[in-house]
Amino acid sequence: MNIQLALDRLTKEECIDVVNETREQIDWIEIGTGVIKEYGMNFVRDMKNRFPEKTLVADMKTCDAGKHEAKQAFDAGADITTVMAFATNQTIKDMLKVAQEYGSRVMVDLLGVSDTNRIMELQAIEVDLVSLHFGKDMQQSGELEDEYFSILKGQEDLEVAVAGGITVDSLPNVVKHNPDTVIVGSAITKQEHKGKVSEQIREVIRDYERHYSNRSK
Ligand SMILES: O=C(CO)[C@H](O)[C@H](O)COP(=O)(O)O
Repeated sequence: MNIQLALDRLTKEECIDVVNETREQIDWIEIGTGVIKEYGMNFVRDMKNRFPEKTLVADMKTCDAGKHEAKQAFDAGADITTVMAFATNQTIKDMLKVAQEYGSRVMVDLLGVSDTNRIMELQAIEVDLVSLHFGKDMQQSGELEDEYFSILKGQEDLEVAVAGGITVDSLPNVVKHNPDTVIVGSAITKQEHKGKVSEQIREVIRDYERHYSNRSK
């Protein structure tokens, strides 16, 4: 199971520092939407140059003009770019085509999706990577519950990332759903001892994997 570190609401310097502090534990680095809006694609490029061994996710949250935005992300060195699930199929298909040309990937953000038909439509256009996302603003009045995972039940072919206010304490409830990637932001980036928290997160995952290594979704 991968750990994706989400870099949101941070300065450039803070982003670099937190990755340096957690580098041994994390697998994927997400440049958050707000950070991209603040610093642009040059910062995505800079982070890929600094941390070339990590899978770099540009959280573009594209909703239109897919071809152009996918090219922007991949030209800047992103290995994965994101698109909202409510975008048109044409937008997503255009992005998947660009990704194929670059040897890169597209992650479809399922924020707000509650209809399994949309999951089937996404699979029909050959989406293979999605993120179950309990949004920052939704976190003001709730948390990622078990039922949130039901939309993906039985979807063995989809690679799944999960995000939304995940902490060391809530992680056992998340990993039991056996996602491929756990996305953690504030629970690491807003802590004083970031390296230590990332170690605790890795340990919870290791513990789960030791006990349930062959479990399917
Ligand atoms: O995409 C995001 C916000 O739109 C974040 O990356 C995601 O929610 C993870 O961050 P946190 O753990 O702080 O919720």
